[in-house]
Amino acid sequence: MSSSVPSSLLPPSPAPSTPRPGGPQRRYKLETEVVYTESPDQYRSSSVPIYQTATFKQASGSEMGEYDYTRSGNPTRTQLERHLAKIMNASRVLAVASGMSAMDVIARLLRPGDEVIAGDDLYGGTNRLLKYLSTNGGIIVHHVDTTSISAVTEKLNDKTAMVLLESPTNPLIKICDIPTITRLVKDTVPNAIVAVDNTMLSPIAQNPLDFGVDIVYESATKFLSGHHDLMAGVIAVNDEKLAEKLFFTVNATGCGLAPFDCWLLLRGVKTLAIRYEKAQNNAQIVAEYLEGAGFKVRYPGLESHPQYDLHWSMARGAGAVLSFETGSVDVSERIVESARLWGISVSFGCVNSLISMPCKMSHASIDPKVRAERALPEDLIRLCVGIENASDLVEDLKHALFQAGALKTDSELSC
Ligand SMILES: Cc1ncc(COP(=O)(O)O)c(C=O)c1O
Ligand SMILES: N[C@@H](CCSC[C@H](N)C(=O)O)C(=O)O
Repeated sequence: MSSSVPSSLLPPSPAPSTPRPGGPQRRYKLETEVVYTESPDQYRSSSVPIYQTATFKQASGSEMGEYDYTRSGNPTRTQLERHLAKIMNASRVLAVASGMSAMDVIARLLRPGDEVIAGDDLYGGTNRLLKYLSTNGGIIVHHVDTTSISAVTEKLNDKTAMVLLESPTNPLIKICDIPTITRLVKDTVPNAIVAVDNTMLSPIAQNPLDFGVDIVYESATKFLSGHHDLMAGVIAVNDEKLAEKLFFTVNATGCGLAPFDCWLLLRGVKTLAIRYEKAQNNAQIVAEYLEGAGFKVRYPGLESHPQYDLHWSMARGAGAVLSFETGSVDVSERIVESARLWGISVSFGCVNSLISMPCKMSHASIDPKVRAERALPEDLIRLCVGIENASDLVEDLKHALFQAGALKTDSELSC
């Protein structure tokens, strides 16, 4: 799998797709692109080989070949990165050890005194890293309601170095206007970086690079891999200078994804479209059931979602994560503990359905006082819908609601 051209200069795998050599260059639909890979393997292997090696021997002592050391580059990682670049509409993707590792690489672009604007609802681990940087790294972080353009505008100034967005947010499923915020930032502080955490939707449903943002990153632990059997993060960009800066950090800190995990992630990505579609259809059914039962449900597939139109102007799907309130922490706890099919677990984007209470689990690292200030309901239940049979999921949930006393009878719908 050697090539005299450095992997970073090679096109994605391939862009646009060219299954017939010499045939017309065309871009296939995403469902096709996720499964179609081309690799320059010497034996034309269908599955990209795992180069389980730390080092690569060189032909001479003075000229280094394309690969020398897996921390700096590995052919399995290269194939994964090129494949992801194709489906994320990026010129370059970097695969790293976890979603937080991706965020860490991005955060190392910041310098003391820089200001960051981030959401007031965001993944607990991201909040924790930003808090660490503001306490120890001299970074000033403003958490604002990113659904409000004026709230973002108010904090923008010439010290703003980064605007960090999630849409939908985890766990309140708030939607922000990524194109408008990006234009606003570029017009006001052209050098500021707009970075979007696209974990909640995956490239199947949303491609923020198409809206002009600088960096898209995802926890590939979630939808991209889909089976909760690996940790990974991906960073996608369209600017080669920015890519080189980010790659410098990946190489310097040694957080590049290991060959076996690259292989496993590449295998997972191939079923992304089909897994995502099934999970999303299930999520819509579950969301409609809960709303019909009288709960306050947050899901962009429901017309009651306050930013329904905005969401559908940016995204091709509603995702498979929803949250709802019960009015009581005790009731929520009983619901979570009464579910059978829904595993009590953090994370999402897995083939299995999961149930959790963010304030006690994924967002427990946010100070309870801060959670209250940001109006994160302590009784919030988050459902991460998998690919099981939808009726089985609804039945199990109905049973749990009934057991917990949230439904008076298993047929009567009141909370
Ligand atoms: C929205 C979001 N971004 C980033 C992360 C971090 O990803 P990882 O767990 O792979 O480090 C998570 C979850 O952990 C998440 O939910
Ligand atoms: N103990 C972990 C919790 C991880 S939460 C994972 C995921 N992003 C989610 O939202 O469920 C930690 O402290 O990071």
